[in-house]
Amino acid sequence: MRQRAITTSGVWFLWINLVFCLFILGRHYFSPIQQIASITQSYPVLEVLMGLILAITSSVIFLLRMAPDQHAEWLSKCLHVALLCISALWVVCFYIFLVSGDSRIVFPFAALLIFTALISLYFDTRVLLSFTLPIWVVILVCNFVYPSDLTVLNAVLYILLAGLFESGRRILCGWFILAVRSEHENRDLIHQLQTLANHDPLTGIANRRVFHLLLDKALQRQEQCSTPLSLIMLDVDHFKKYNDHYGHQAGDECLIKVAKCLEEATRSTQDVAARFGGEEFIMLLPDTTAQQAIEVAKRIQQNLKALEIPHAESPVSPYVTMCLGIASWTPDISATRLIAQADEALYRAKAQGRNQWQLSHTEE
Ligand SMILES: Nc1nc2c(ncn2[C@@H]2O[C@H](COP(=O)(O)OP(=O)(O)OP(=O)(O)O)[C@@H](O)[C@H]2O)c(=O)[nH]1
Repeated sequence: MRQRAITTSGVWFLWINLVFCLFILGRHYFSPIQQIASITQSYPVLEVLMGLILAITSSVIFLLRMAPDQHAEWLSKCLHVALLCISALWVVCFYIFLVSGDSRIVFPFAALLIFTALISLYFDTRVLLSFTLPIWVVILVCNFVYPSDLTVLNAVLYILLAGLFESGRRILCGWFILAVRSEHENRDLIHQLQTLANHDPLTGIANRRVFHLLLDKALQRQEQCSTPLSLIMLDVDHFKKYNDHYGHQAGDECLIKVAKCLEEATRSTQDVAARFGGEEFIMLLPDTTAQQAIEVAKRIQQNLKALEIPHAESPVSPYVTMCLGIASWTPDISATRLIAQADEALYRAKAQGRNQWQLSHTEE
């Protein structure tokens, strides 16, 4: 967040430095000669200093505009180094003004620079202080080393400005922290809502709503490139008896294990295992032929068998088993029809003794 903020408002601050630089250069040409006569001797040095600031600011602005990722870490580091250099150059510039007795420009100018730095860099105390501290120090020291009629007044003004700067920094920092905190909270909230909207709260796998969305999307893709696609509908055998025998809590744990087993049987990130409702599950297998779907179904049966979840009341096995119905997409078939075909195969698996898979009749 800080990184993003610095590369965004840093550009504005670089433009400010650039404009100030042009002002210093222009001042020499547009001010009455006597007003700046005292610094005429040092003018070539000032020209070099302003030239350097112009070169640094314009190159960093160019870099920030051209970078593919404007919030990259290296860019914010580069900006930080550039600001340090610019600060050092301003320090020398102000020193020249002060020793030349041209202090009238230094205080308002330094104050402007310090307060614009506060506006653009307040969220990063390290960068803000590394830019402003050298400027604070040089004007403070010069005010006493090269006293003028206004030394005391300047000192009071200096303390007043420092107080304003620090209180302003604290207020702005407070707002920044508040904004960052609420952005994090909002992000967490969106993540929680997405999880609730897309996942089954018990098993953690996709819910029926997401399954339908993903199936519709997959079928839209099928219209363009007719790759195979299969569905497997699954139902835990005699789950009511399991619940009645072991209790609802154990039933929930059993469903969680079954869901995990389905997820482990998927092969690619495209495959989706979802809870369809109650003890019914469904799997979407894009790029999968009926034959490959049979392999997945066999793998699920093996994985479930390996889990050995006891089911004392099941007439088909001492362990929890499942019925599986497989259907494969054929051109012009709707999502509802495809699900109905998988469901029909599932009911045939139940009718033929459970603990088995069956292929939809259209595949045979
Ligand atoms: N523990 C638990 N049980 C559930 C949940 N959702 C549905 N059930 C139970 O699942 C059982 C489903 O019963 P049936 O539809 O008769 O299915 P079945 O007993 O498996 O019979 P067949 O499907 O014919 O093998 C019911 O007892 C439901 O209460 C759940 O989230 N947790």
